[in-house]
Amino acid sequence: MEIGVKKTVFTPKAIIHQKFGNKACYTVEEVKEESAQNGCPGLAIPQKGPSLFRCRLELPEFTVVSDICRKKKDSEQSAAHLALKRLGNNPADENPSEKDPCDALIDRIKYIFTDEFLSSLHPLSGHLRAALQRKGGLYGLIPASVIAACDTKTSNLCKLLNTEVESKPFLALSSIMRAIPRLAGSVVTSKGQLSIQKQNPYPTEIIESSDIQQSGSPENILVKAIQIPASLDETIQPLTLDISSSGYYLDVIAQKLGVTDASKVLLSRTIGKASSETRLYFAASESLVMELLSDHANVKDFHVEGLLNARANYFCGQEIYGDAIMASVGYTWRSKELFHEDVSLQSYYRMLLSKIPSGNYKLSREAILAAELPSVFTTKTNWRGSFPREILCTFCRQHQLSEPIFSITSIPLKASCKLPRSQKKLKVTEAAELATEYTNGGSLNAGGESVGLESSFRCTVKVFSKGQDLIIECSPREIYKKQTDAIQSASLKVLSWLNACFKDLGMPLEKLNCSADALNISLSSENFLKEFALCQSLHNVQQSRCQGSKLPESKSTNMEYTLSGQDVCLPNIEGSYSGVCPSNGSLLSISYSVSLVTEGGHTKELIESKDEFEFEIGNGTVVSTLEGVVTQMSVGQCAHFNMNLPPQEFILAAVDDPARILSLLSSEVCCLEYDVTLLRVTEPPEERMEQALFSPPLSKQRVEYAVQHIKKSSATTLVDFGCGSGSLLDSLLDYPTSLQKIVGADLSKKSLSRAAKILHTKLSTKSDTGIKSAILYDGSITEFDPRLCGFDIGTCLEVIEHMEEEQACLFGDIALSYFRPKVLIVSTPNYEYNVILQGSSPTTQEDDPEEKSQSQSCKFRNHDHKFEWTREQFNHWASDLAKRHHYSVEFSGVGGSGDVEPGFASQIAVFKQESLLDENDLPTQENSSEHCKVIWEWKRDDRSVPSSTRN
Ligand SMILES: C[S@@+](CC[C@H](N)C(=O)[O-])C[C@H]1O[C@@H](n2cnc3c(N)ncnc32)[C@H](O)[C@@H]1O
Ligand SMILES: [Mg+2]
Repeated sequence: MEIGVKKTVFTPKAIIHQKFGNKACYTVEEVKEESAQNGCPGLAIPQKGPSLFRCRLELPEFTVVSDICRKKKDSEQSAAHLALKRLGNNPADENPSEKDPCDALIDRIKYIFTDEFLSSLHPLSGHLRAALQRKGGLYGLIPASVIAACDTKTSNLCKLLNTEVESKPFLALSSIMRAIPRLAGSVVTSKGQLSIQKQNPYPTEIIESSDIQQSGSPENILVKAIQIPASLDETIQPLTLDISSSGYYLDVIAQKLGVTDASKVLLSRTIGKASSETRLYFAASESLVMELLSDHANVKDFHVEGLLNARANYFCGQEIYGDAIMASVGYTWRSKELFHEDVSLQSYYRMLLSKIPSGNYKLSREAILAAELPSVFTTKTNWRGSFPREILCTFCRQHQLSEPIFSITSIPLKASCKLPRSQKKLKVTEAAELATEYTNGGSLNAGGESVGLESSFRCTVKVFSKGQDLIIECSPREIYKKQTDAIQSASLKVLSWLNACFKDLGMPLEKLNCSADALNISLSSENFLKEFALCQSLHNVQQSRCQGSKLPESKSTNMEYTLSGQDVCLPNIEGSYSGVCPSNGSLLSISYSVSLVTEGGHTKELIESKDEFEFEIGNGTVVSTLEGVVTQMSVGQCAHFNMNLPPQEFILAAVDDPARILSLLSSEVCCLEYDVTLLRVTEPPEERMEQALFSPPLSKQRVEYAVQHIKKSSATTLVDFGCGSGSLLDSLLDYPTSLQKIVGADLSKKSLSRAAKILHTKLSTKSDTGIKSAILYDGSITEFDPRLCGFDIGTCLEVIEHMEEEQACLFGDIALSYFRPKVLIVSTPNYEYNVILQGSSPTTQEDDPEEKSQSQSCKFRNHDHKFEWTREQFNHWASDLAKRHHYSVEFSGVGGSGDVEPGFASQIAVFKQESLLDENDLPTQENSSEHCKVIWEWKRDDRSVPSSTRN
């Protein structure tokens, strides 16, 4: 299965976005539809049918409403498609290949100079109207470079005529100028200039119509832009374009570039976001103008004078010569007015940063000096900022590569061999949703949802150049329970490797290949070096470290130490220890500020701060020094520490006024000062911890434990108290047992629905189980129901801690006095084991009571737990219970060992009926009503019988 397209085909929504940007407003509404049962006959819980959607798209001039679609995004595309039709964008029209491109180009230029086109909302018509404001000999003249750059159809035709136009857009001018003689009667050129003009003037009534007249506010428009000198030794400078509202903005740019008028200004493609108007402008030298005007047969002979502007070239992937101006100004599809936006020095550095994977991630989190591209993808829920796949796609776009291709292989779990050994020792944070051979259908995943029944996934990512040469192929061996995890993890591998390359762009080839190998990446080094040749001169991150990057003397006392390769002072931690500490996999919330301080602390400039910043600890989601410091903190404490300067582009991208900071950096010895407060710690989900630390996972071990007892007792009937999503009942069906009837009871309808679907699928496809009937009840297990009585075996796994303590005791009494299964297996977490799971010291429950409530709630394995018992507490409860109801009890557990401190991870009590009580000795249950509701029932003979017929 391949995801991603090799050839970029724009969707209707993408085209609308290009034309209207955020002026296009989509509203999707759900069209409700109740449906039949979701493939699970007999399920008595109303299931929401497949949702249907309708989308309303509002554009500045009109609104359309889509057809009804099954997916939200399809309804948006449908609306966009309708809007494009309304805009007269005939898709067939977009495909010029049927006609001879030369003829098509002539027709297109002819059309551009029609009266009709002048009043349209096309970006190019803005230029045509502005040209009518030009003075003297320039009146009505429009630069050929603008036609090539602002009209996609013209540009595409020029690319068909000469493929080199892609990288040297100015070559399009040659095709346009050569078409002019065939346009006699329609347009003319101005002698010796790369400009075109309509031959016969527009009729006066058109020129005077309100459509054409500009609103002409008297104020000048001031647009901030930046100058990028061709020489790498010269720094980027801000400049302001002073555009009079009635003038032509390209004349202003021409003047800044030191040429006479707009006809000598060349334009790059737009850069940045899809709807961006940011371009690079540069001047055509005299000789280039001459060459473009001459009737060259072979454009390959072109030679361009001037220095290639590496920085400008890097941003747009097109050849740019001499000094360039980067500005965001122009006419758009959105309005007839001139659009403009400031491009600041900061924008420049942010654009530079966004080209590195980690930079892109930092920007997505708006935390340039705190965030770091994580080293592993744990779970979707713990991930903050842009997802790896998204960053990889952006990276490819930014570097003018093709969209990456993701290939998914689905592996039947049975056949999937054991995981590579390295994964068995995963740290908590790395374990996310790796599939294991044990998760055979229906067990709970980290999010508590049921997982795909019989397969797991592996993903290969390929990165190609625009010319479809393979550059990188990453085929991780890990398998995942969810497709998306496989895709995200593989994407992250590629990003991590690219990131390492950007950190050390001069890496010798051998090292490059070696580091790729380690991440299951095969590399075409030739293609790689070709594509990324330019990066080296622009991100020489190591060398561009600020010169003054040395800790100020006064602070670098003998406390200085090295943490993950960075020199820092020992953090100064303030505030009292609250006992709530982060551990691997927990989510932390901090507030922080970073300032640039000069030696002796004379100057202190705040450069980045956040009131609340959340991240997962243990996998490098923040800069290593910061991660090292917060692991030493407890909630409520503050820390201050200094750090050496990161590469300069990081600092410059973070500050509003890079010019000022640059001068500070070049004149003083500086370092960064961090102030951090730890606001909150959220523990990692229980399942993830269990999955990470135990093999087989604890849940699997509990099932196996139950199976052993079933085998020993030859039980034919089983009731699972608090069955949840049916993970136990489902897993039991994979083992040969004597069971004939299985029952589950729970009070979560959502979980029961999931259980019903899973059991239905399994029971109706598996013929080798001896199960004759299965029932799911909706109701509380702390209330009596005669239908739960008298089973051979009862299980109650990881349920009691989800009730208040007295409810748990009540359940114990009801279970052993009324339900009276021959054997009852109860499991619950061993509180003492949390030290190991959470990798930190436990808080004693007898501590200061005020502290207790806060710290305890955080130290439970799961936020839904109302209590967790030590071995002693559990023993006490179970022994007392057994004694009162004529049961024996034995203690055991799974995960860890009973003989080694702190005991098993899950503690288990197995209650056995000592003797069958005489009918008369059984307590009588007044009001013994059947309070549980059958929500699903299945029988071997008649298959599924809708519950409505039997309730
Ligand atoms: C952590 S889940 C365990 C599910 C299942 N036993 C397992 O091991 O996968 C706890 C379950 O207990 C259920 N539960 C809590 N209190 C209950 C009650 N009073 N009656 C029935 N079910 C209850 C919850 O709805 C939830 O599904
Ligand atoms: Mg639990």
